[in-house]
Amino acid sequence: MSAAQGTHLPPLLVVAAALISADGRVLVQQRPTGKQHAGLWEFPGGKVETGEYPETALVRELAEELGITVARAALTPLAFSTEAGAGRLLVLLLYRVHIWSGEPRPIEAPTIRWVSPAELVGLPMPPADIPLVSALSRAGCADLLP
Ligand SMILES: Nc1nc2c([nH]c(=O)n2[C@@H]2O[C@H](COP(=O)(O)OP(=O)(O)OP(=O)(O)O)[C@@H](O)[C@H]2O)c(=O)[nH]1
Repeated sequence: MSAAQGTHLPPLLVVAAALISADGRVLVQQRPTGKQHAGLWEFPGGKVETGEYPETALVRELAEELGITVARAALTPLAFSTEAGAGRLLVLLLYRVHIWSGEPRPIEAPTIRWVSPAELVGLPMPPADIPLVSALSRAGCADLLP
């Protein structure tokens, strides 16, 4: 790739989870007021800290945001996307999660929802989520269950 095609932006690594319920629905949460993309729906997750494994970061974020415990072995890579903007190249890694302990509750987000793949397609989400939603809808959430 030539320099003209490069973004010249530092990468920002973000991990996110598709929590899939036994009836094939996926959990989304609303971004809080005051944050980038406030009010839009997103997959729970967050930034990977320096020196942190992405999977460790996701386990940490799921405990902080939803109060659930997830084993690293319960995370399966599902899809990723990239988005240049706001002075960085966002690299968003989506893992599927089908086993956790605890009842997910909105600790940092104003609201959480369990939605079907069809409902997910109609939700307002950040641009980087669009390819992730396509990957989930193509597969069908229920087909991603073990
Ligand atoms: N968690 C999450 N972040 C997403 C998604 N899609 C997307 O573009 N992002 C972006 O990825 C970045 C993650 O930021 P965050 O605010 O959730 O992460 P964090 O909790 O570690 O950040 P903070 O504590 O610094 O606010 C934001 O720029 C956010 O807009 C998504 O589906 N889930």
